[in-house]
Amino acid sequence: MQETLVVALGGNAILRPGQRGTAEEQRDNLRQTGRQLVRLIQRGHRVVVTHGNGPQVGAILLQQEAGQARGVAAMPLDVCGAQSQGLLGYLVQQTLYNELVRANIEKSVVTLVTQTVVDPGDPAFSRPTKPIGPFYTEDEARALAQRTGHVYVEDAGRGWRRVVPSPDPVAIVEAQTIRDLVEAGVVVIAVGGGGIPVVREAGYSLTGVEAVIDKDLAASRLAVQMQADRLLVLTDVPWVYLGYRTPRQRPLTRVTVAEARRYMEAGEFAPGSMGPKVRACVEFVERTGRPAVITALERLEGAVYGGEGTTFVP
Ligand SMILES: Nc1ncnc2c1ncn2[C@@H]1O[C@H](COP(=O)(O)OP(=O)(O)O)[C@@H](O)[C@H]1O
Ligand SMILES: NC(=O)OP(=O)(O)O
Repeated sequence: MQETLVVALGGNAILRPGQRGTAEEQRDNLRQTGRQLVRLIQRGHRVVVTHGNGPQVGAILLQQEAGQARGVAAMPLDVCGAQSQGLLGYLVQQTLYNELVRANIEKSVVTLVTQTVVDPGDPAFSRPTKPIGPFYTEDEARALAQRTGHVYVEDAGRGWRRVVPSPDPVAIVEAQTIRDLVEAGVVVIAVGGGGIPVVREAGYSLTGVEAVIDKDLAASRLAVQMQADRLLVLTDVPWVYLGYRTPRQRPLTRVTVAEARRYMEAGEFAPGSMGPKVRACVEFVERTGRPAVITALERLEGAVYGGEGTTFVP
């Protein structure tokens, strides 16, 4: 069956641990996933690609600070988010374009600047949790926090990072346009970095707010609004595990949303990493009755055709 797939690319698809983040590194990393996506497109699937932006939007913010020293106006975080959509959208778009050409497939690929509505009353605005940008030592982070007033936290044993508010995505503004494009046969890259966070003002106009939305939760929102056939969340582990990194570790292959909710409540999935991915899948399945999968990047085709990864079912 030919399906409409929302594919959420995890950080490793774009940037690997220890890399500086040059354009070439990011292009090279994307190529592997690009080839798999093109094989799915070749078999008639309609594909929307979403992606994260944590490292990149943090880097763009740092570049603002460097410019300020020369009197260049610094852009706020929502505008930096838009810049990251352009930067990463361009790299994904060009990679897919080139892989489509190699495969002799004539198809348009577009990146859509996407806005995500959030609730201005979301408690996340007074409690920053989303790590962005590079890693620092504890001493560096403390000095930076004192100088800038920004908040830094220890990130999963990997070092210290700046954190910013991460409100829940309420609605993807351009969801219908994305759906129309996909139905017209266009490969769409959208909701990059979870979408640019915006609030609705009186009269329904939109205003950007300073935050970074979780990309997996936003991909799930989009998949619900588009009524996609499947949500595929790609990361660096082949399955979601119970008892992760303990002697009782075991992979979950197929899980109902009721079971997944029980495991979430029991704290099986770390809040800053696997937690939002599982929540994204559970919310998609509950709202659509369709399956969602979490697996490793290189298993994308296996997930679509061979039941690989952790599949969430009603
Ligand atoms: N229960 C779990 N099962 C599998 N992985 C887990 C679990 N809890 C935490 N993780 C971690 O979640 C990571 C994936 O999340 P994250 O690093 O945020 O991914 P990405 O950058 O691809 O979005 C895995 O590398 C793993 O270390
Ligand atoms: N916006 C977002 O969730 O980005 P990362 O996955 O790169 O942190």
